[in-house]
Amino acid sequence: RPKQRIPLPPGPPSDPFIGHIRHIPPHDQGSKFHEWAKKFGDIISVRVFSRTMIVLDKVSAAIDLLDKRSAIYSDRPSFPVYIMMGWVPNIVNMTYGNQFRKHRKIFHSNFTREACVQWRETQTVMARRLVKMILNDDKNYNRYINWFASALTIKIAYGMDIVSEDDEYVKIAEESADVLNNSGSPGGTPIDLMPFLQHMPSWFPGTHYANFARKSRPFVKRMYNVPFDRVRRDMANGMAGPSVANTEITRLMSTNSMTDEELEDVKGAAVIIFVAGADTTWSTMLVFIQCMLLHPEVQKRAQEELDRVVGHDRLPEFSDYDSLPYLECVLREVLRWYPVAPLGVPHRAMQDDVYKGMFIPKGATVIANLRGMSLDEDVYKNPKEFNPSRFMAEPEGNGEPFFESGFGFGRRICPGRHLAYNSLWIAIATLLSTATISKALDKDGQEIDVAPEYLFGIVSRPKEFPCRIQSRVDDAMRLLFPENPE
Ligand code: HEM
Repeated sequence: RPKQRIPLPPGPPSDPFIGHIRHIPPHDQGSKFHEWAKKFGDIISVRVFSRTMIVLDKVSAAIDLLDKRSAIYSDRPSFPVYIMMGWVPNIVNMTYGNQFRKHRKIFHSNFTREACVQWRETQTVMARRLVKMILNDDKNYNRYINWFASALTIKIAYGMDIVSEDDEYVKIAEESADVLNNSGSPGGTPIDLMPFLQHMPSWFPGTHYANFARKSRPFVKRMYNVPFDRVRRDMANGMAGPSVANTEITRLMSTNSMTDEELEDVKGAAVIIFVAGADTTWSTMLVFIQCMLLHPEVQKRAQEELDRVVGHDRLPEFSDYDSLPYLECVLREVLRWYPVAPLGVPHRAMQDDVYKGMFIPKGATVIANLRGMSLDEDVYKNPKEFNPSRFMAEPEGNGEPFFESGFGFGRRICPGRHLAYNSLWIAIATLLSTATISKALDKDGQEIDVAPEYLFGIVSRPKEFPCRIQSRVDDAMRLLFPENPE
């Protein structure tokens, strides 16, 4: 084919047969890819065995390909480990086609910007509970933020209130999160790269993730079935609260032709709200806490804005959003400064393509390097610096664009982005209006310095760090829960 004479995008030198596998670090691959992109170009190609990976390091390239040519780039590579674990149906790694469109529709009808208004009250109440928990016991702030993200997504998916961390559903959610965190990088394990390994005996080298996947199946099954069965029981008894599962089952029942397959689709969509939404929200909140700790001047300015607009007699509401432009810049900068899904989720080219004189072969894995894009020096001045003012109009700021790419591109763009953004906004607004985040003190009363360190998986988050979060208003508890200030 003539296209084969067109060169692949450039890339670093590789080894025969294995390709770049020795050169790709196990962690923080986004930074490595960005380093290569600076040297070889905004689009690079790397090879792992026979698999070609195209890495896009510029937002404009991702928009040109993943958005404008979405008819070609909306597929996913297959992740056999996930399928072996039983994460099906699962929109995140579903191939592009009819079932994908059905799942996407479920997410779309529940999570457009307009549809998200229905979740605001729940988000506000949960944000206040979060702040109450932290103010009562700030040493465990990380646990409470994890609770906030899990309980919120479970509530929205299934309508269930998770009041304590010992709740059965939290345990199930933790088990399944554990499974995900230990299942290797999606598409990057030896099983993904050499699928025949899944059929080899467990002692065979390279089969670790296949064995792990088989052992994990019961946990994943519980995550799919237990909360979903509970919603169906509650619906039958007239006890079910509003939720995505409730809405979608009701919609199916109204057609009088509900099939098991359709019910499985709703079950799969509900579980993915938690799987895709909890870890990402938790991790972004931790990045926010870290940024406030390291930049007290930013925190002070956001608090001054909150005091001016909201005052001390009430707490922030979504209706205050437009009056708090600096707070918006703080959240936008958190999302840019450390995108918690640094490589997004890989796309797959469905046919041969040529872009700016470079060949992208059918079947190539196409990675949007969100980490690299967030550090683009052509767009962001001193990109490693945390500076919310960069988005403000000149002369106050640099008039730089918001970093929307943290939620991906094209027909695969994160369908939970409005929900996630709102959850984060109300949580940080409530926290900053009632509390101050600062460095923890050691036993001699000296501040403990924090050097940012991260855990890497498909989602990356700061390693736990010591931190002090203390009330800054009189009687915060009465403000948070007037009916039950204890
Ligand atoms: C700060 C929070 C979040 C971040 C940073 C984030 C980021 C992302 C990214 C980068 C992708 C891949 C997009 C692509 O392939 O181009 C994605 C996909 C996805 N996200 Fe999110 N997300 C967040 C929260 C949520 C929430 C709350 C939900 C649930 C409602 C959600 C549901 C999904 C789903 C279902 C997909 C797969 C979409 C598909 O394959 O078509 N996400 N997200």
